[in-house]
Amino acid sequence: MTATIIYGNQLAETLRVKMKEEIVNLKRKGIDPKLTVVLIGDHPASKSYVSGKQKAADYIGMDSELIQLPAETTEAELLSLIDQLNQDTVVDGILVQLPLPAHIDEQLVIEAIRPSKDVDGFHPINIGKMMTNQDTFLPCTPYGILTMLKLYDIDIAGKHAVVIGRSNIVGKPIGQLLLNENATVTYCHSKTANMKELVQLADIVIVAVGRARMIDRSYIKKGATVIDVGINRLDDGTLTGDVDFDSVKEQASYLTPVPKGVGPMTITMLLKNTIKAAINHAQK
Ligand SMILES: Nc1nc(=O)c2c([nH]1)NC[C@@H]1CN(c3ccc(C(=O)N[C@@H](CCC(=O)O)C(=O)O)cc3)C=[N+]21
Repeated sequence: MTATIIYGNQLAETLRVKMKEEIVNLKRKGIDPKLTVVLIGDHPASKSYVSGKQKAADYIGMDSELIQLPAETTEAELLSLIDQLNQDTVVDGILVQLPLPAHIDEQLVIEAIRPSKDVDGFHPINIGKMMTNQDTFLPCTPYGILTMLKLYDIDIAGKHAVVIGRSNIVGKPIGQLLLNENATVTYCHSKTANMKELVQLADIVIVAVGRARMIDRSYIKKGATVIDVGINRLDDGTLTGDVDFDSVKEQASYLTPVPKGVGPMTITMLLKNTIKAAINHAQK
């Protein structure tokens, strides 16, 4: 068996073309979605992600602004900027690129963003709504994964999903979204005793651990769907996932690549959330 490869970049392109039309229609109605991205410091990976977000916004005709501040920016300065963006009626979505420098309390910053502008879906109010299956901004990476599964008609209800990793931005929320879709969900993490046996039971495996090529075919049940969220830069500069792609593709029925898999979908869902924020703001 060779897995069907789910190219997130192709799905993302299709979705972005639709959003481009949607923006034209919204602008006719006087709704002009705007995303503001705040980048503190000059971490090279963060810079490259942020430029990906700007390019995608430009592509669909969405207004976007990048506010770049030095690594020495104080917590108080950042909170005051967020306050200003919260008040600015032109700004629909606020994204503060993570990670932040160590002297800034990330949680405090996340909680300072007005929930109606929290297009990352990281604010506790929005996480609570997600937990209780209410309409909200879903965190972009889990939302992108769910969208990929749905566009490929992959059954979720009644299936066993194993999530490897429990970060607040990927592992925990993707497990919750799959539970909302009626999957049976198991979380594995660094303290899990019998990880391989658990992963071998999975119909859907979400891998978000941050260790290059850690999951090979010996973990995977024949015919499973494997979603690779890892982004590891090897010494030779190439990007690779947490999944050993060549090994797993002989065992899985669906598999996402890295790059061109989950990453482009993450950015697309950010645009989608920003459009949603603008529509919500216009109704107020
Ligand atoms: N507040 C906040 N929100 C985020 O959503 C957020 C963040 N902080 N901090 C960092 C992570 C990471 N992230 C990625 C988005 C797109 C790609 C992406 O498009 N990757 C391309 C390759 C990019 C490359 O070549 O470097 C791909 O997988 O094909 C990757 C990573 C968003 N994040």
